Amino acid sequence: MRMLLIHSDYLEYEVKDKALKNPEPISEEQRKGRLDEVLAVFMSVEKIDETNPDEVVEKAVEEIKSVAEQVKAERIFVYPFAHLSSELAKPDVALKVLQRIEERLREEGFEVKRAPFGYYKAFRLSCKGHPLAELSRTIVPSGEAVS
Ligand SMILES: Nc1ncnc2c1ncn2[C@@H]1O[C@H](CO)[C@@H](NC(=O)[C@@H](N)CO)[C@H]1O
Repeated sequence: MRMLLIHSDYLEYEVKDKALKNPEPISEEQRKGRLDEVLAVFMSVEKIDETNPDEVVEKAVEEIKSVAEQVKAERIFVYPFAHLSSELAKPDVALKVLQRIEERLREEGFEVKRAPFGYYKAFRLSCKGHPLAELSRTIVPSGEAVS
């Protein structure tokens, strides 16, 4: 899994078109979303993650939690983003991993939103620009080499 973490004044998105034949079903309310004072986490779930999705979920939650604590962010935006890797996991696996990460972060006490999966989306982001505001992380299941 590849993550790009941006500590932001806000992140807002608007769903445009379908990017998959069968995108995640969403309500009218989910077509737009915004969080202020947020750690935005753009995530590409990778093929290698399919060998142990549960472990990748836990490692991702730990990494996100660690960064959120360092930048003192209480809100997290989980943003499916298929552009951080050329070795993407299948959509059904990727969606389950991202849904589980969202659930686990809520269990950890964060306010969490997740952008809809399988769509083209317009988005606006205001990066805070401090030294820890732009970070990337690569997570792989144990025993796998990072490519
Ligand atoms: N392995 C994967 N990891 C993360 N997201 C993934 C994925 N496979 C599919 N998606 C989702 O489907 C849209 C089309 O690839 C993706 N859409 C996007 O990435 C938007 N930024 C528009 O390009 C995403 O919602």
